[in-house]
Amino acid sequence: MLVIVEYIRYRVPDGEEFEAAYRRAVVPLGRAPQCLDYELSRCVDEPECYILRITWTSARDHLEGFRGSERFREFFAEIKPYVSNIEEMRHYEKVIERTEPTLFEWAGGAEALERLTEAFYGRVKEDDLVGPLFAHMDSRHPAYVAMWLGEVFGGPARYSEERGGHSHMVSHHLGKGITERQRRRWVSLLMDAADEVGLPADPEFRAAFAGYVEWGTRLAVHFSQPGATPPGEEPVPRWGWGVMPPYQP
Ligand code: HEM
Repeated sequence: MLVIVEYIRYRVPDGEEFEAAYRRAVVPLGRAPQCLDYELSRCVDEPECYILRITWTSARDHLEGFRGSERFREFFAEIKPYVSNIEEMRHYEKVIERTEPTLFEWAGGAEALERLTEAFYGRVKEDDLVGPLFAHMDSRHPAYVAMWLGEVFGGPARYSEERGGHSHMVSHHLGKGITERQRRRWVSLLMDAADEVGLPADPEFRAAFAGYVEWGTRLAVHFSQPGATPPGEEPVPRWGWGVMPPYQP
């Protein structure tokens, strides 16, 4: 998955109505899973000029996912009157940007995550509360979950490319009826395994890691309940450092 930035430049004499239309349009845009970020800026030197920047999970997700969705129809209904004011609308690839290591890199890459999931499922199998859920687990399961975590934490998109992506992952949890106690145990065993294999223990990394694990396990519980409706095809989520960037003296 290659994140892509779309720039749309407008020249609009009546900025007030245009901005009001965009305030409404960004509601469905912001809800679209393909849209990672957006920003509308007005030119200080030439106030008729605006630039809209949208970061998409990929050009394909934008053109095939978003454009075909109900969110796009809602978005477009608001901004349709301004289509003729567009001076440029193109996709750009980032060439240089301020970067920080991904959580994947900070964790130690694919190898570290594989060590983590091996140790983790070793503990899971022995556990009285969550063990039975994994009684028929494929022996490659730890490797698949490591692939998933790698992709979520900013590594290569291997789970999407080799394992069927988001919907495939969710499908494994459907109907499992995971309880809150089981979720808590799962989290606690994962944290124990993180210590066992020596994942970085700095507060910033562990806070980001725990943040994803809390979020992800709660979703797993949600989708495992009877009658839960699986989500449509969505990109694998990407998790970053959040509020606290890595501490680099
Ligand atoms: C952040 C949270 C979670 C992540 C990232 C995760 C990840 C995954 C992935 C990637 C798979 C599919 C593996 C494949 O491609 O074959 C899977 C399957 C599964 N997960 Fe999770 N999971 C999470 C939470 C949970 C929780 C809380 C439970 C239960 C306590 C759970 C129980 C299961 C079970 C039972 C399967 C199917 C195993 C089998 O093949 O029999 N998961 N999980």
